[in-house]
Formats: sequence, structure tokens, C-alpha cells
Amino acid sequence: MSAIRRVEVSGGTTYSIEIGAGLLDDGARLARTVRGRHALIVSDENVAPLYLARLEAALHASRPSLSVAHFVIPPGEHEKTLARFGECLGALAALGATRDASVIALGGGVVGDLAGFAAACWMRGIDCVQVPTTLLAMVDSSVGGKTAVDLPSGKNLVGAFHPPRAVIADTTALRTLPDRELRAGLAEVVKYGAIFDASFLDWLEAHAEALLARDDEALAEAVARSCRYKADVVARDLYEHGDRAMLNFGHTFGHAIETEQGYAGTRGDGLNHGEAVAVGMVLAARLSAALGRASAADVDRLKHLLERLDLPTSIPDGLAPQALLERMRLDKKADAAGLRFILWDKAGAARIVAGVPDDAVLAVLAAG
Ligand SMILES: NC(=O)c1ccc[n+]([C@@H]2O[C@H](COP(=O)([O-])OP(=O)(O)OC[C@H]3O[C@@H](n4cnc5c(N)ncnc54)[C@H](O)[C@@H]3O)[C@@H](O)[C@H]2O)c1
Ligand SMILES: O=C(O)C(=O)C[C@@H](O)[C@H](O)[C@H](O)COP(=O)(O)O
Ligand SMILES: [Zn+2]
Repeated sequence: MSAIRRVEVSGGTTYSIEIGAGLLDDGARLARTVRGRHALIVSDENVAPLYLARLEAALHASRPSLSVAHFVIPPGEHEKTLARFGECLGALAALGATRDASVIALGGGVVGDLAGFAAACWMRGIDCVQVPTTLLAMVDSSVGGKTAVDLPSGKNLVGAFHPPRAVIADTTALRTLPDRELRAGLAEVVKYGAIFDASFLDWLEAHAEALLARDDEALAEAVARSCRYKADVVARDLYEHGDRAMLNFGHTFGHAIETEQGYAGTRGDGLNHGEAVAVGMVLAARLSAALGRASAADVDRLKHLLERLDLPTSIPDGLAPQALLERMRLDKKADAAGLRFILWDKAGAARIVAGVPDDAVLAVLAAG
């Protein structure tokens, strides 16, 4: 087994993110994170045939007394719903899950958000162990404790902050990830450089080809560095009263696109989350430049890097600017005073900005 990278997350609850090849088969490591007698593994129909039996076997070998059940949903953002959340709670009830039970989220961010929210709510909160299998989930959604489901009216509108008990990321799972989903994860990786550290953008520019070619070392390094950026801000601001909102760079635009497209991304006829964030980051960067806050050169740099990673950088056809603006009004950063955006001062430095005129936003949306 190659070296395991470990990132500690503090801020209320403390837990470890462990990143390495082969961790899915490390039953002892998995079992150490699971208290009690019951564990419900939540997964989706793409991931379960690949990894569920392995995870169950590893757990059983290490803790034969553990009562393990699974709840498997169809794949896709359109499944991150209150209805599936209810079914997941039903699966916990059928298992007889007590307050020391665990939910194990085996999959991408959809599974992680849904399973995490079920864990947050079952008996007012039980453990959730995140076992991310997409790049996006390894670098972002498995960390930090944001859990949620979508409503037709907006992304992640029903949820809770519920930090995981542990995150165990087996990087070999990335070998089966479709190219499109790998690229989607890279969008959130670029986000960390864009908001926190221009030197990480340099690193990404130097390693773009290696990442796309799934070089093990480059991917593991990208995961670990991303987790460190996220752990750092989550430790300071778990509940997103301040700096954590930087992680929403590109998301006000991106979530509006996903919602307006009816969460069609993973069904193939819309943008998935990472793709929508890629477009959203370019729009947020353009808005920053339009308001005199960032240079055109930095906007071009970001766009060029995303293009090299084969990510979309413009709004898909058929989405009206006014409709997207209306979607943004349910963004969770908005308050009684209106919308707030994460804007750029320059590459590697972002801030939350209120009072952005609708006209400026509409102009950016109209330019695509
Ligand atoms: N909670 C957070 O902080 C946070 C952060 C970022 C994103 N998110 C959420 O995460 C979701 C997006 O997550 P995602 O990009 O992982 O999408 P996803 O969960 O839909 O997974 C993408 C696709 O890859 C498949 N898949 C997963 N792992 C695989 C593997 N190893 N091999 C083959 N196929 C595999 C899935 O079945 C799915 O079809 C969105 O709902 C987004 O809102 C949450
Ligand atoms: O962890 C965070 O904080 C983030 O904002 C990470 C985002 O990448 C993620 O998409 C998150 O789910 C968005 O949160 P929301 O509060 O805008 O729904
Ligand atoms: Zn995101």
C-alpha cells in the first residue's frame, strides 16, 4: 500500500481525512471509525456494483458482530431529494439503528450529502463516515459537514451542518470514474487555488496533463492539498458565518444553472455540479473585473486553465439571464439586504461582497 496522507479537521468536532490507495479493503481502519452494532451503507447504482461488496467484506472481516445493511439509490443529482432522504431514514428504521449506529456514505457528493443529512437527522444525529469515490467528493463534499438535499426550487435548500466522524478516501476508486466526473472534480480543485492560493494555480497549470491522465501521485497530491485548504477554513468557520463562504466561489451562478436545468447534469443533457461551478467561477471572475475588482488577465488565466481541463466556461444555450437571476434569490448567502457574491480581488484572493447591482449581474449573464 502506498503512503497514506492524513489531514486533520478541527472546528467543533475533530476528525481525520485519510487518503491513500487500497483503503477500501482496510477493514480494521474502517471498523475503527464505526461505533455501535449497526451500520447502514448508502451508495448509488453505479458505485455499489463496483465497491459495496468489498466494503462489506472488509467490515465483516474486521468486525463480524456488526449488523450491516445497505441503501442504494439510482445515480444522479435529481436523486438528491426529500423522497430519497425519507427512504434512507426508512432503511435506518428497518436496520433497527440505535443512537450509536453509523451511516457510511460510499459514493460521490450526491450520496455523501444525502447520507450525511440522514445521519444528521436520525435520532437527532448519528455518526456518518464518508467514503468518497469521486474526485469531487474526495476534495470537497466529504469534508466540512455540509449535508443537504435539493428542492425543485433550489440546490441544497434542506440540510444541516453535521461533520463526519471520519473521511476515508481510497484513491484507487478514481480509476473507474468516468472522465467527465474526473473533470468535474477538478473544477472544485481549481476553486481552492482561485480563492486561497495563486501558487496552487501555478501547480495546477504545471500538472494539468498529469491530472487528466490520472497520474496517481498528482491526483493524491491534489486531493490532499484541496483537503488542507478546506480543513483550514472549516476549522475557523464551520457554520459559514464568514470566511467559509469563500468556498462558494462560482456557486451562486453555478447553482442557478443546475436548478434552472432541473438537475439534469448526470442524465447527460445538462451541466453537473463541477461543470456548473466551472462556468460559475468564470462568471464570478468576469463580474469581479466588471466591478473593477480583478484584472482581465486573471480572468483569462482562470478561463484558460478550466479550458485546458476540458471544462465548460460559458452558460449553456437556452438559459435566460433573468431566469438565472431569479434562481439566485434563493442562494443561501442572500439575506434581507439581497444577494451576496464571492468576488475576486485577484487570483488567489476572494471576498464576500454585498450590494452588487442586478444590472451588473445581468450584463455578465447576458454576455454568457
Ligand atoms: N457538502 C459539500 O460540501 C459539497 C461540496 C461540493 C459538492 N457537493 C455536492 O456534491 C454533488 C456532486 O458530487 P459528485 O460530483 O461526486 O457527483 P455524483 O455523486 O453524482 O457522482 C458522479 C457520478 O459518478 C458515479 N461514480 C461515483 N464514484 C464512481 C467511481 N468510483 N467509479 C465510477 N462511477 C462513479 C456516480 O454514480 C455518478 O453517476 C452535488 O450534489 C453537490 O451539490 C457538496
Ligand atoms: O463546503 C462549503 O462550504 C462549500 O460551499 C462547498 C461547495 O463546493 C459545495 O457545493 C456546497 O454544497 C455548497 O453549499 P451551499 O451552502 O451553497 O449549498
Ligand atoms: Zn461545490
